[in-house]
Amino acid sequence: MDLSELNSNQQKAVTFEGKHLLVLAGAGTGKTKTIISRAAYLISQGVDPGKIQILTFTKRAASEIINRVKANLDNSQAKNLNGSTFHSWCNQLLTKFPNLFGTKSFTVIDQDDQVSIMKLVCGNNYVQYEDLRIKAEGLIDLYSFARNTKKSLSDTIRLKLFNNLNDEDTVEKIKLIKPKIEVLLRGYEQKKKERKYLDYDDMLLVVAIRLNKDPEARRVVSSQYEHILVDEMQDTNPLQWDLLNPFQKICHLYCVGDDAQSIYSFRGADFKNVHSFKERVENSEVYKLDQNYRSTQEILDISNWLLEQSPIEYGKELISVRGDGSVPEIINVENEWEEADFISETIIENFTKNNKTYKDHLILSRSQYYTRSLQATFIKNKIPYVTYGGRKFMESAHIKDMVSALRVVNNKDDEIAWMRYLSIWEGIGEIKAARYTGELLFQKSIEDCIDWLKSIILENDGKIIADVIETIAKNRDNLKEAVDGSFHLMEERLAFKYRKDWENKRKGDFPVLGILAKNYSTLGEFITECTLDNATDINNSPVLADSFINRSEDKDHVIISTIHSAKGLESDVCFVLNVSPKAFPSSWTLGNIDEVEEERRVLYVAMTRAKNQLFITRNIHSLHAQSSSSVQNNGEIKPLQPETYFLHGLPEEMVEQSTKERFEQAAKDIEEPNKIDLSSGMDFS
Ligand SMILES: Nc1ncnc2c1ncn2[C@@H]1O[C@H](COP(=O)(O)OP(=O)(O)OP(=O)(O)O)[C@@H](O)[C@H]1O
Repeated sequence: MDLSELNSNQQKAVTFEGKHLLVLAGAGTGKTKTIISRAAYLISQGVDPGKIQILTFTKRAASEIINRVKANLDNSQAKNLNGSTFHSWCNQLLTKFPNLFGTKSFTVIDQDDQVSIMKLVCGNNYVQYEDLRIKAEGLIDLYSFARNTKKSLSDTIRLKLFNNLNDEDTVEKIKLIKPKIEVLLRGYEQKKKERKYLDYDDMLLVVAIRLNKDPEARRVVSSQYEHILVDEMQDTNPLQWDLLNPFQKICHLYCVGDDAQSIYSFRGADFKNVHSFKERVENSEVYKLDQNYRSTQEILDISNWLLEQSPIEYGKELISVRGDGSVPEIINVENEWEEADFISETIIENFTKNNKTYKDHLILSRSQYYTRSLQATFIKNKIPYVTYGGRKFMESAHIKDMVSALRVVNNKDDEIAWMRYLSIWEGIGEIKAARYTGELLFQKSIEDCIDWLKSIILENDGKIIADVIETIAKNRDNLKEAVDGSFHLMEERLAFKYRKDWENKRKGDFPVLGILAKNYSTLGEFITECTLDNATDINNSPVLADSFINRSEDKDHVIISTIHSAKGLESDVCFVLNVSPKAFPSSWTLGNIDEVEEERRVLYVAMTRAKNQLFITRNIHSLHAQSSSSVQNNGEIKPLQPETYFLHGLPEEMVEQSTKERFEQAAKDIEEPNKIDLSSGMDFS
């Protein structure tokens, strides 16, 4: 394998001979390149690719790394290389060793399902205390946060609901509220047990607990892996650490990360974890990389400046290997439409006159919701685009309807899937669905369920309801047929249910589901994999329900991404949207230093995606409103200080500023109406 295109520090990291390594380095310094080269290097040294496991935070990142390793090697040398998310990896282990982990015939459920179960437990109740109201979503959130961070319920409540206050009054309140929450969380656990559900966190916990406590389990699994390569190590939370921990005894851990890019603390990640790598992992070393290959120096200057303003010492100063380029631009706009016009015009100009492709443009926003005017403007201007980070294909309602039918065949005790499936049909409301579900749960097998459905639901769609389930049950070994066949039966009903956007949007998703299904041999595997992460289809292009060109043949498209989904991406031209006071950092985070600093890292991730041109847009009105007040996390109202805005104090020479005036202002009418003469213009002679 050719190592000549790596610099000497990268080479040292790639050819590392010791036991465990953490590569801790800044943005664009080649961490991804290093992990790719490491995998290729190990294979070229004779390591079986099947014994290398790469772990990433998204499926997209995993498949990109795998493809790039393959491109580094000859022929099919890297054929069996594994790359997956933590959840998908645990799922593979659970599927491969169902007895070892005790998870035979369990069904994996997603966040929506978790909330549905919690709703079943709560009934119409929610936890209320003074003006605090916690509904099913909030309860699941607390439950998951506590498990991911390994914090006690009291500490979780304090952190999530009381801004981490520890005064007497708060302690009293927590004492009162905790038992109410505990009862419901225990009810949720009981339901999971009865119905054989595994939520996302269970998958990790089951594997982590077994491997940590059981040497026999470690022995069984150790035959599977020699090297575990972890990307974005700074985003691992205590639960993921627990999962990785037993592997230091079994194989080599090789991790890459950047503490300044840690943006997942809301999921329990703690960037300081990477600092304790050496203490936690015996026989480990930490290497650094310091040269940035992605961006020109001007882009790094503003990114470095942003980090320097932080009270946290990152000790990072990115230096560009590529040298100087153009200065980043701040574009002051009146509103989102003006912002969208500016971006569209710039892209069209680059595409038509400057020899750039659409792919050379990356648009980064805090939320996908904020980009709606932009998306509308792109559609109007026929600019092809895809979105990363919105609602995913498998999370859309019509797909979940069909998957509910697949789920009941996979696990006939799947209560929420029965509820969803039955409610699709005419004449079956929530109450009837609950009654039927109760009966179905008593049946011994799915065949008994089918017979029961045929005998009981005679009215309306009765026969079809059973036929769909029967079709799937008969085609357990041919999943494409199961999907296509059941779609054929359900189409009329679904077309009616989703009549508003059936033809132009939803209908076309079902053939895609069929093609996806073809890749799996068992129903359980298919359902779980799709439930876990489904941002890409088989061609690795995004299949997002809200992307207007999601099945476009044209692969040259602009990417509109949330910043959280933009990890690892890079682009010639980057637009970072709405870096305005109150938006960056969001006024909700003010007063909480940890949250403000996480927001700073989010902006840092966004800025460091740009290779040659960085545009930062901001709203003029919010600049003028700088002195207005803001409502904080704890409900307090405080005047907004200019220095709470991340770009406050930015040295003038670091950016070029322009206020867009080239956009036509909407013509304004005069105040007093004129009189008109309707008898003019006609000559009656
Ligand atoms: N030695 C090198 N020579 C030339 N280009 C390099 C080298 N190392 C990295 N690069 C290029 O620099 C860019 C950034 O590399 P990479 O994505 O691996 O960095 P990273 O540290 O993972 O970045 P981030 O954490 O910001 O996502 C890529 O385009 C990569 O191809």
